[in-house]
Amino acid sequence: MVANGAGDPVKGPQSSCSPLGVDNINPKVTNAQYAVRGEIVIRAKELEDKLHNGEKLPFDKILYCNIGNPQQLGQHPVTFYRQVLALCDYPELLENEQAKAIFPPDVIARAKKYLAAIPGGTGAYSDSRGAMVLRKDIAKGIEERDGYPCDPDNLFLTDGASQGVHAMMRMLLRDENDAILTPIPQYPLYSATLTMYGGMLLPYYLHEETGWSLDINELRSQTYKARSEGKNVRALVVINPGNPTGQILSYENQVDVVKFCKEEGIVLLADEVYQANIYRPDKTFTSFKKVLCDLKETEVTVASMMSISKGFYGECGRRGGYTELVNVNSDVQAEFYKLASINLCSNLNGQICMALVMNPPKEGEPSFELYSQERTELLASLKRRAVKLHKTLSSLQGVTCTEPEGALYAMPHIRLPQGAIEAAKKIGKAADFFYCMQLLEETGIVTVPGSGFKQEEGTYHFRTTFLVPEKETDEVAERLTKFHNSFLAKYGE
Ligand SMILES: Cc1ncc(COP(=O)(O)O)c(CN[C@@H]2CONC2=O)c1O
Repeated sequence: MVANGAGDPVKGPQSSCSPLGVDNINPKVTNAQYAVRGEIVIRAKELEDKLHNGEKLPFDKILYCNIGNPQQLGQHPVTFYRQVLALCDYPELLENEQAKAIFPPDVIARAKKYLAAIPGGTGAYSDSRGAMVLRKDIAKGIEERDGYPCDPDNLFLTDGASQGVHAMMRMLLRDENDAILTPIPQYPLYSATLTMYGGMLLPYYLHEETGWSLDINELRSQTYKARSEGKNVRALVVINPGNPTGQILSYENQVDVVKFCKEEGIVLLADEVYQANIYRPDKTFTSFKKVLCDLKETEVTVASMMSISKGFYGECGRRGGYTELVNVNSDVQAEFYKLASINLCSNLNGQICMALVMNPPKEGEPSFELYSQERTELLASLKRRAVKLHKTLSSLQGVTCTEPEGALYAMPHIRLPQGAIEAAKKIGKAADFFYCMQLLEETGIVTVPGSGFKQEEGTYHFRTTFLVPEKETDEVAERLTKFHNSFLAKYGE
């Protein structure tokens, strides 16, 4: 029983909290936005239900081009991963003579290695940082990628890279004066978590005219401006390859980024989930971990985030990823460990799949040939689709599109007629949102308006994936072109 100041028992509701209303839940939650699965996707689900109920629409299916979810659009999973996971989830198969005819010997050996080192297998909690046997395999993969040592105890296995970003934001943001340098356009996980954890998004604009390049001077000017306004610039987010913009940073640019972080005492959040999605033959992916080691840099703290959701693996639903902490002292490591412990551990299938991604079959092993063939074909197909989509988008009147160098997206710049801008304003929507909603209603193609990623004032974009199966790309190109031309005709050139 609650008592008031005079000690009298106070009965009845103390605050109108039940039934719960949107006006009395945490405003940091109601203010957070995540356009990748926002209003347009919700409308798409409504239209999909109509189709399922036999209603006639101008299209016969919804094409979800809003999200980098390859297997939703038919991409085949990598056989090696699924075979090892199947044995780990049903160990009885390891004793089954028939199974031995199905699963290659290196798959059986890998499953046995993991199960022998993970007490209780995939059904038990593991160490909150992730099972050591898996962290060791991931560390081995990182060492082979970068050519430098990786301590498994610097690795925290997460339910997707998203969970790693949440953890970093929780650790870094103390109050609303704490600011995080965030690329614009940005992947809205960052703006959403900054809102949720009460920090300030400090924008730095990528330069579209030079291929969405990252300008160090822009970082510096934004940092000094924020500090002059009393803000504490805590960290810099770099997404490389970029989402939604698809650019790949040059090595020199990365060196300048690390030097900037050192000079300004800023933590580097290196989001590298698209590191396997490289389409430009003249460009390669270099991890910020490698750049840091090349520079023999021991002061700049870097948190590198990786995922099993992208690349050629596309195991989005399995929720796997890691955060590697570099140049973080043992006291802070302990705080990260405690934070991970509150969630107990990430799911074991995601952990195992992360280890398989980072430590795949090696040449000469029974599974290598099929694995290598699937990897090569999946990446080649993604590149072909990127080139084709870029060509389609660039052919549209009033549209320019920077060639996607990496990742899974194209981000065309659309010049919208004043009639469309006015029509959007009338319903209180951004003009590119209006365009994307009309595109959905007339073609079933789901995209994300540039306003959902933030963009330079007065410009309009939308983001689409290039994940539609190759046999459907011509039809999508036709639908998109027809819609675009009719939209321009309707709202004025
Ligand atoms: C840059 C970036 N970082 C992190 C994540 C989170 O990945 P996890 O699945 O590992 O949590 C994504 C997901 N990409 C979103 C999801 O699909 N389309 C997108 O733009 C991403 O694009």
